[in-house]
Amino acid sequence: MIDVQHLSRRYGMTTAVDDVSFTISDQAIIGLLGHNGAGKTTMMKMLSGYLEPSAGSIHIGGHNLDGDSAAVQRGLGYLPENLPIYPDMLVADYLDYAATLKGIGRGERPRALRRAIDATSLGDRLLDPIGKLSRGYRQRVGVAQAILGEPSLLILDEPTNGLDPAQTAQMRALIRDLARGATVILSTHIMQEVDALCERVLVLAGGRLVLDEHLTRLREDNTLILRAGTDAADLAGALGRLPQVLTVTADGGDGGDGGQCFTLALHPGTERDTAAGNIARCVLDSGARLYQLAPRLRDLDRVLRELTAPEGARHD
Ligand SMILES: Nc1ncnc2c1ncn2[C@@H]1O[C@H](COP(=O)(O)OP(=O)(O)OP(=O)(O)O)[C@@H](O)[C@H]1O
Repeated sequence: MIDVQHLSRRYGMTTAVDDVSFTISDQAIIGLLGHNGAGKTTMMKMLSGYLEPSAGSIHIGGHNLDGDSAAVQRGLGYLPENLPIYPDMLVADYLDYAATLKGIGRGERPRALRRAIDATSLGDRLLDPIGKLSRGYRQRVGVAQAILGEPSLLILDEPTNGLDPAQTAQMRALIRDLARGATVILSTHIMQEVDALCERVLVLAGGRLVLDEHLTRLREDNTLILRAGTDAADLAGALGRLPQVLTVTADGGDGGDGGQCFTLALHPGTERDTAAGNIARCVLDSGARLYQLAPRLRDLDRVLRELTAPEGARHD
């Protein structure tokens, strides 16, 4: 559905986005991650047609964004980082204005407005001037204008930026809801945000795409955690002799059932399920009980820190 090829954007001597390619074919919530200055906003502005790429192409739903942008933008909703919201306008008037800008005809407008207002729970704020709303409600107004016309692609630039924990929880619930009918690309530099919402992450560092991975795979590394009974003489030795196992570290008992924990690092490229089968057989053959065998989960914050350099974009 979304096909991005060799996309770059320069601002003078600064390369904000550098030769980025990816495709998104399924309906999902995709996190666009990176430190400040990594190129997220530039990428989102290009995806939503607000900024021309210096090089590369974007196809959305089969349409080329360059040349067919009107068709693409009809099916797209965009929440910019800093929404140009007019403080003196009433919420209702602003949303009506946004619907006009989106080309939603008079006939369909009441239904479109009602849907966006219901989804964002703005019903009792419609007659408030936008400037008097709290940050959370202003953000909801931004989301409401983005979802007018039921777009199949939603691009949300830091949707929870500046929200308090309760507002953040509400916004996340809303995004999950919206994702039932649309692909959502959201940018953030907070890994917990990704953890709470996304199925897949694209990580930018200095404008380059340094990772494109599903979260389940990202969380797992090439290490298994084993908890087994201590009734075998040299279980660690037997495990260490398995061809898939690189190292075995005994981590001590768990204090509960007399079991012993082991961390088993596998050789690079090892098929983890095959290794797990062999490890389980080895434990049972040695006469010990097998209590638990599971992949070790990685700390996502650390993964992001390892992948990204904090400097931001390159200056040539
Ligand atoms: N209009 C502009 N003119 C010149 N340089 C710009 C412009 N907009 C962005 N940049 C530069 O491009 C790089 C990428 O910026 P961008 O705003 O896309 O990053 P970001 O990942 O969204 O950062 P943040 O998390 O701080 O919003 C930065 O080095 C920024 O200074």
